Amino acid sequence: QFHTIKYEDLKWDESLGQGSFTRIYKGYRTDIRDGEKHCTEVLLKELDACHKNCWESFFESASLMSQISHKHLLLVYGVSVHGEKNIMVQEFVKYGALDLYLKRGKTVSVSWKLDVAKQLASALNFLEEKNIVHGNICAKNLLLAREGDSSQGISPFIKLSDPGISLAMLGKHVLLDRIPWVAPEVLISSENLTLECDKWSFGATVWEVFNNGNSPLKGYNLKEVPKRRFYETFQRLPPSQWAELADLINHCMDYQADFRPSCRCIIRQLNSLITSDYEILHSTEPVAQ
Ligand SMILES: N#Cc1ccc(Nc2nc(N)cc(-n3ccc(CO)n3)n2)cc1
Repeated sequence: QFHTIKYEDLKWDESLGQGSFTRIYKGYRTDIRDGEKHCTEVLLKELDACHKNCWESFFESASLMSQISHKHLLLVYGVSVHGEKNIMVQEFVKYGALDLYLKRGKTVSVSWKLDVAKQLASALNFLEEKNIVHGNICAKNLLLAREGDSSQGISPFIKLSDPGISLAMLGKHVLLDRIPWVAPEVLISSENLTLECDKWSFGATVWEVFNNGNSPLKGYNLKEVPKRRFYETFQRLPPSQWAELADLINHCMDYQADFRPSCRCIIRQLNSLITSDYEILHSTEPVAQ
């Protein structure tokens, strides 16, 4: 299952914002190991008080992440329960969520973005080999552990966060909010949540990274055009000028789940993308209309 951590071993520091159903805080965890007292910097993810099967799913997500270990998967130390409070204790990842990092206008190179895509693909490949569905791949669930420095050729380092409350538990409106990350078939029924759904989300996430964290469906967020129409009319995200990248994204976001590429195929295609000529020709991506 997972490790339970004593509430009194935790100390809260500043609030770092909130996800859906959760609030996150910087914090510290003291624990005694081989007779020494250690104080570790942690991320405390508090689940909003909600009905029972919500926290079961929250803990399922924590136990999923603590049962497997991979360099690009977030380390979850355990969970702590204190009265109404359910807290997931995670390793503190230095630069936080990638969507906010990109939105803060940090200019990053094309090869920086490609490194992020490759690292996410290797995390997904690891999950695919273990037949584990993540279910919530998106830039806000990618955490930046190392900024990297394009000029020094130091690559970034990302960690995939826990999936949070499973899609099966979420209401329709939350699923609609996850368009275009959630695969179309999952909108029809969460029973359709398979490994292929993570490929679709991967495509949407790569699009996000190459569009500096811009929201993929600006025009659709308005009321008159419900986001559902995007799927009902088999729309695609605005294509990157980099044809090979646009092809990979569209191949991952195929409306036919079994036409989506395997992770090995995704990795092969990413490795075959030559940044050099592209980087010289187009330094910026088109902003989504
Ligand atoms: N300013 C700032 C700042 C904020 C957060 C971190 N660190 C961190 N560590 C984690 N383990 C998880 C997260 N998350 C952030 C969103 C989510 C939603 O999933 N997680 N952030 C570092 C700096």
